Amino acid sequence: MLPGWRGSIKHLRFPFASYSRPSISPARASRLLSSFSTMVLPPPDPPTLPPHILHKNYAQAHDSEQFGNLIGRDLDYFSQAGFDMDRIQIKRNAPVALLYEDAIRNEGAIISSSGALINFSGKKTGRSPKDKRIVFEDTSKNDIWWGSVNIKMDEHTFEINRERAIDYLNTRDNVYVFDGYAGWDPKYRIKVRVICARAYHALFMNNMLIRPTEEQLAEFGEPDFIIYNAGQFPANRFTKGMSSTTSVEINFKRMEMVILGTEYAGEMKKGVFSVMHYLQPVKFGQLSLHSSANVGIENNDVTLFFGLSGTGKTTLSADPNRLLIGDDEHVWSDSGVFNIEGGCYAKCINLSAEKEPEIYNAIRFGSILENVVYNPLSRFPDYDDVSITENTRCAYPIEFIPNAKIPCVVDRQPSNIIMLTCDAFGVLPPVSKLTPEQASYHFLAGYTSKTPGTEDGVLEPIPTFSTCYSAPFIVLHPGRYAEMLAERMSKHKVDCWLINTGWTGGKYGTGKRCPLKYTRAIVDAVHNGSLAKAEFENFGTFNLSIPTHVEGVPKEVLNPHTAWADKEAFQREVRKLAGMFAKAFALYEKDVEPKVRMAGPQV
Ligand SMILES: Nc1ncnc2c1ncn2[C@@H]1O[C@H](COP(=O)(O)OP(=O)(O)O)[C@@H](O)[C@H]1O
Ligand SMILES: C=C(OP(=O)(O)O)C(=O)O
Ligand SMILES: [Mn+2]
Repeated sequence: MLPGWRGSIKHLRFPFASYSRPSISPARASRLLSSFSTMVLPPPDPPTLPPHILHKNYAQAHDSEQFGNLIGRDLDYFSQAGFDMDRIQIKRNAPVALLYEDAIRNEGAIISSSGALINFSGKKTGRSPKDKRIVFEDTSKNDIWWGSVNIKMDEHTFEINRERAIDYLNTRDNVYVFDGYAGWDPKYRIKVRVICARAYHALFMNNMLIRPTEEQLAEFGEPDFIIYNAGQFPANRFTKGMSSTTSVEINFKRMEMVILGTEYAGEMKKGVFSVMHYLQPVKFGQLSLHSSANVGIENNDVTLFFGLSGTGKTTLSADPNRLLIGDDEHVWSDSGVFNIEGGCYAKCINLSAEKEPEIYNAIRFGSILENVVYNPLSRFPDYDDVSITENTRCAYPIEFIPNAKIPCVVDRQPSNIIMLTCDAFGVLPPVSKLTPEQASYHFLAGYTSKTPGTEDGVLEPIPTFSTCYSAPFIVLHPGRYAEMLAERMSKHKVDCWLINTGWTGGKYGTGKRCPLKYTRAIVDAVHNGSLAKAEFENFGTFNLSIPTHVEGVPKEVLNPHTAWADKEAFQREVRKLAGMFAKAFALYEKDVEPKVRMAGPQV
């Protein structure tokens, strides 16, 4: 017999005398007893126990049924959903500290010097767009744009994968549930439930969804959308319709998402975006956008920044002069703008306190650092080390940004739209003003570059036409989003700017990425109104209006024609890019008015 063990379970009850337990099954009782034994051994004398053991909530904290009041109807819900409630422990909306402990104990996570949790996502360190599918079913099939992006999956295959995910989750000792909201405007929000096997994933969604209050959690009820994340377990390649061991799929009839074979956490947040990209226009008549948003502290003017991954939505929307509404996913509604998410997901590559102080300082207790290399002695993250991936990330609750606008919703219509593009050719000017027709044209074309790392297999900037600046997440025909956008822009007289955060003055030769300080100066000029009043000159083939002067930006940078030393090479690149636009836009030509078609570059 072990020392201190007095052979009677009466002693086990001692520290929790004031806590009355609900009746439990024999299987659960024996599990509880075995976990308690580590706690009470050896308990020679109660007063010498560490204080937290004496705390009456200790028993509660170790009884997973108590997290977020997961009782009664919730237990039935999970049993009916196929979860083996006699075997697994469900930790619902567990405290951040507990998720840290579990991630450290079970997943090899560590705490960074500033208190963030450093986690690793395994083999996949970016999204897997080729393995993302949408279920072909009656309720949504006529709305979905079955273009090159949305791959069909049949309902039966979805069931097989869903069952596989639940079977896997049933083999885990801990299953984490996070219940939260997507959408800050109560009129248009949905309830999302994440069910996953890693504490890291639960903490990620704790940060990225809107965290419910205790009261909201108590009356949460049935979710509107569920994510089953069994990413540690592969899909079966021999299942019909499967092409690899990775599978990310959304079923709009069941309102469920299943993830197998990838532990990249970004799949979950972008899954929620895909759902909102469908629901908002189709069910609520509102416009969902892959954009960041902020609002002026003095003027209350709202700006939306559109852009594909890596173009600067997160970086540029964190601005000391403005309140941050959100960094990635928004809805432009009839009554204003609201963020879909409760947190931000910033890139950490080459992050510095000098260049991006708001983001740098948001990396602290509660934040998740993903795939970031750290110094084993000091636990300092090394943001310049890309040996795991270039797509190193940090996910933090939006309130970690000092200037966050909480709740993340404004009852004002936008004043400015900034379309961010990362031009790898160095042809597009750092800023130009778009006419309404050019805005529609560029929104549909969605020209930019894919930055390394965000998608599996992208190793250097690749020019791409990502329609609506959100091709990987698009659900409906692009024309539907574009039409709503044009309507809203004209109704509210919104100014539109095209900002190239990519290469200026040519990728080859003298060209380099537009320094962040210049882009910030341009954004400041949009916000202080000086850019709207500037003098403009015409930029040839693309027919864009370039300002001749922007405070804080060298004149020669503003016009690519001057920026390029080799004028012939410049003309060649201009023609090449214009040709690429024409080819890409052919897909939408028949859906737009001639004046929009004519608003593109003339080859
Ligand atoms: N001129 C620039 N404008 C914006 N970001 C820049 C610029 N130059 C370099 N960067 C870097 O590019 C990345 C932009 O990424 P991010 O803001 O996360 O994009 P998104 O949110 O659109 O995916 C950041 O790492 C930022 O430091
Ligand atoms: C998380 C992503 O978003 P972004 O890079 O736009 O921040 C992504 O595209 O995977
Ligand atoms: Mn971002």
